Amino acid sequence: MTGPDAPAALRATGLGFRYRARGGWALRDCEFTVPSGRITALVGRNGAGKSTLLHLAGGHLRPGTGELRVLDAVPGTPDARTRVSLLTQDKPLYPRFTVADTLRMGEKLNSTWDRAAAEQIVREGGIPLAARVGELSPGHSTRVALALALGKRPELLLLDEPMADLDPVARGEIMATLMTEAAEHGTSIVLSSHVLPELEQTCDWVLLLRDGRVELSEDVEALRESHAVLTGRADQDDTLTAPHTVVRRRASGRQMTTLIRQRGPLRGDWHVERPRLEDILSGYLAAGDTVRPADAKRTEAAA
Ligand SMILES: Nc1ncnc2c1ncn2[C@@H]1O[C@H](COP(=O)(O)OP(=O)(O)OP(=O)(O)O)[C@@H](O)[C@H]1O
Repeated sequence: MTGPDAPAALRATGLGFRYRARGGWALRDCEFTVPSGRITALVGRNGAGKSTLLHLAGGHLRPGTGELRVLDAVPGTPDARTRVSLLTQDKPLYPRFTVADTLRMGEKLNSTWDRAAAEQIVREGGIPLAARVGELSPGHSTRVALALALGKRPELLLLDEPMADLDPVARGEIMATLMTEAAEHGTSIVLSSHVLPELEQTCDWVLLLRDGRVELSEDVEALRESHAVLTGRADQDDTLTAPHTVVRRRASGRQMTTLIRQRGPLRGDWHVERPRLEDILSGYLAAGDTVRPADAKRTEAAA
């Protein structure tokens, strides 16, 4: 179901999780809603909590605090398992099965199985149906796992770095398949990735984690419209005060390039550009590495 009355793809309230009772929090105080029918980019630095969130959503882990809902269902319950597919990085497939056996198993286990869709993903990769899964390359195994995940015709598809093993042509094909899937069937997709340029054409929602907390959960177009990349003299940096928020500064000699969330008119003499999604995401991901004008002057003096 899509449209205004559709349940949220993911909804978290006070969500927290730690792997060991006395260990650090992998996720903490997470509050967010990802609407249904979106292709969501789940991004964050290594260890930010992306895989943990996807395992919670897939029902492989249970929240330590708060709650998480997938399509209004409790993850891991029979209702959620029918409607949600999760493709994890370890791709659990049976190595002794052939590709054909694997797809047959998908068909047996899922009442909503779409054989044509699953076979097309395998065929596009040039993978023989008679091949043994244990003898496939990592990229081909990814394709078979994706065929299983998509063949189930889930309402919500959760993908943990699905492109990592794929060659550039295969990545393009899989991205196109995902977009078609979302457009034709209204499937909600949440996709974790470190490859920011690939998200630009595909994703229309962003969920950005930092150290286990949610920093952004927002529509991509709204993000582009509310942010600006400013280039100008570094000595006018003090014009960038509240209500604007400086996300990231980068100094090069006397020049400064700054990503801001703009609220209202700007003071100062800045060249203003609307950022690409990649600029915004890389700005937030690197925000801890900000260079301030004082540092820039020191760098200049040392040069
Ligand atoms: N099985 C585990 N046991 C203990 N700690 C874990 C386990 N898996 C992850 N963690 C810890 O939980 C935190 C979040 O890890 P997670 O794998 O969810 O991050 P991630 O954003 O997916 O990282 P990456 O981009 O490197 O895949 C990290 O501090 C990590 O060390």
